[in-house]
Amino acid sequence: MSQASITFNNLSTRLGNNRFTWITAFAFALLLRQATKGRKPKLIADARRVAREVKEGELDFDEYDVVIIGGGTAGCVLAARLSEDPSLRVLLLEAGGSGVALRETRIPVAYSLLFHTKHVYQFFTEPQDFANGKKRFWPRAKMLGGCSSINAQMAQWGSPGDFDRWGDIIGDDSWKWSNLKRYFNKFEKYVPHPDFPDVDVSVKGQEGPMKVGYFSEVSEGSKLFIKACQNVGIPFSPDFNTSKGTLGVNKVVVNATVTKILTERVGGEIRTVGVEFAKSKEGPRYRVRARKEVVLSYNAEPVLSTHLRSAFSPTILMLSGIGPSGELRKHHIPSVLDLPGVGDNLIDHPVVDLYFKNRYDDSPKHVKPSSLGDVVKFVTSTLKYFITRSGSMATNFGESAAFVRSDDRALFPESAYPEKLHDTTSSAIGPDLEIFTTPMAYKVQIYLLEHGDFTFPMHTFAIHVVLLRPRSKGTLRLKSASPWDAPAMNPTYLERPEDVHKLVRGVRLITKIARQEPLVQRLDHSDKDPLLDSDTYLKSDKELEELVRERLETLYHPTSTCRMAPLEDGGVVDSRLRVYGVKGLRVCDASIFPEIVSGHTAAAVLATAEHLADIIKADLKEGH
Ligand SMILES: Cc1cc2nc3c(=O)[nH]c(=O)nc-3n(C[C@H](O)[C@H](O)[C@H](O)COP(=O)(O)OP(=O)(O)OC[C@H]3O[C@@H](n4cnc5c(N)ncnc54)[C@H](O)[C@@H]3O)c2cc1C
Repeated sequence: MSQASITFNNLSTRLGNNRFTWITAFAFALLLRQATKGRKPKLIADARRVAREVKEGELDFDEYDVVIIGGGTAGCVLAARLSEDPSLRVLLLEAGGSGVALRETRIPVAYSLLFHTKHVYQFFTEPQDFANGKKRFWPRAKMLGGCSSINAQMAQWGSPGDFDRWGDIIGDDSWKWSNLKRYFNKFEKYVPHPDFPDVDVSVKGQEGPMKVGYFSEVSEGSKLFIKACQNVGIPFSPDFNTSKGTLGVNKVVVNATVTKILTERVGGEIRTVGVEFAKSKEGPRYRVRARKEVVLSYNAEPVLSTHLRSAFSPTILMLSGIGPSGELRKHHIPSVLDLPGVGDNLIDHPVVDLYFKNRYDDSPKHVKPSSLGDVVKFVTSTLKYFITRSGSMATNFGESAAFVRSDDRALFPESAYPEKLHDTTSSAIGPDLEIFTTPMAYKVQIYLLEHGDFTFPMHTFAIHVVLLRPRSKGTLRLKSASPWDAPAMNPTYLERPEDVHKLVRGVRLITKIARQEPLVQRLDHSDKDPLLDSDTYLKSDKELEELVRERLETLYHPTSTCRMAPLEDGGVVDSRLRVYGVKGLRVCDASIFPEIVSGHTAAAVLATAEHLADIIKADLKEGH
């Protein structure tokens, strides 16, 4: 049950363990700097090399066949696949810079160190009325690779039933698991691991560009968690990701924030002609023409610009005059097309974290050094990671996980949990709760500190519960007509009471697992520090409901604001991911998910991009 981890960035060969001795702190720091220096990929940072500055009335733009907005998880896959055809001119516009040039994206455990830097948009939701009124922090990457460059590398495909529902919703079997699973295999190169011999390698992708496997360092606590889960009645699964449950690369431009999609009306038809982009709010505007396609490839998740501002796929659509006409009128944006579903259905995975004291002083607490000893550990373990790919920096953080159903009577007996909760799972084998572990606590709102800011004064071990199929849904709306302003993001967490009740069941299960052999031996429940959950098992349901409302945070998975669904059901794109009513414009990112998947979202984004690449190639061949 230990998680397979995706190597979204680079995975090198493992070398043996090394020991180092150091002469001076200076030599030490210098060596670290050299050893971990980021790579300088060949990217275009000067917009004049791909486009012309917009001059009043000028219509002679540089032309590309396909222009992709956003070099994130989906955008990179799509650009790479379309570029396999050397006859296609593909332009990828990315608001941020290189991801691999940053050493924090290449150390598995270090991603949260980027949360409060210029490489990440530090967004906040609107105040959450049903979760004690607080705004929630929503960090999103602004760099090539997108959120894959700052994520926890937990590789989960989701439940097969999730995709069967996608196919049913849009009325196209190609989105069902029986077909879509080949796109999961297409991006995957599974790397077998001797500790996990029960994984059926024959159902794994062998030739994809992304290595998937059990690479990370797993803490002792997470290993014991797996045994404790079995002891409370959760069956072991060796693998979650099964049916059972450049010739053509043209240009990658960085520091290019798209401000608008350019359309024209020819007869009764609205056509996309190109995009406008800029390096900064005050800087010159550039335009390129798209001969065939423009693909929006940045998520329902906040996207980007400079100065901590944002747009989203739905935001850029609305800024370009495509969206609910009332919203457009409010901000005096000339309407190109009234498309009511744009920005609706915002859904996210809420998570509640519980913290326990680690009896042993072996958590990777030094990732965020708070003492000289931590600094020394940080430097040695970072260097060790870059040389041996092992050690405490090699944990991907989300080390092990269990998927359960909140109506599983073996775990939640009727006598203790009489309430029948609405079933939101996608099938009889689909889960609605995930319990996962991290080798230390990292996310707690204290004073004004946010995710990754606060260092616990003791060694900790954390267990988290995620609501995988929430009923509460919210909206994304514009706050102004400026592409440099953040939109209003309101996931309306916990609006539906059953969402709270399911999370309470999850919290109860965590307290049980934490007191279960053999995990209980690693945790010190006698420490009554108020930061810890040593006595949370004693709380009443009412107290746990309050804990859930107070502690709820994002698992960073917002989706579905440009849903693939019939137009009359609030859909924004059809089954070929074409925006209804606009020719030559598609969306490809987590915003098209008809429903959120019951697993982490990156793999489903990758499979979506792989599928769309084939769709576009087929459409171009047929001359659509
Ligand atoms: C901290 C964190 C941890 C996570 N952990 C996991 C995990 O362990 N496992 C998992 O499966 N998923 C995880 N996720 C979620 C997963 O990474 C995302 O769902 C996925 O990467 C989203 O892909 P995307 O292509 O839709 O968007 P992104 O990858 O976010 O890409 C969007 C891109 O668009 C660019 N962009 C935005 N606006 C513009 C514009 N106007 N002009 C030009 N470019 C623009 C951005 O700079 C960015 O590069 C995590 C996410 C976060 C933030």
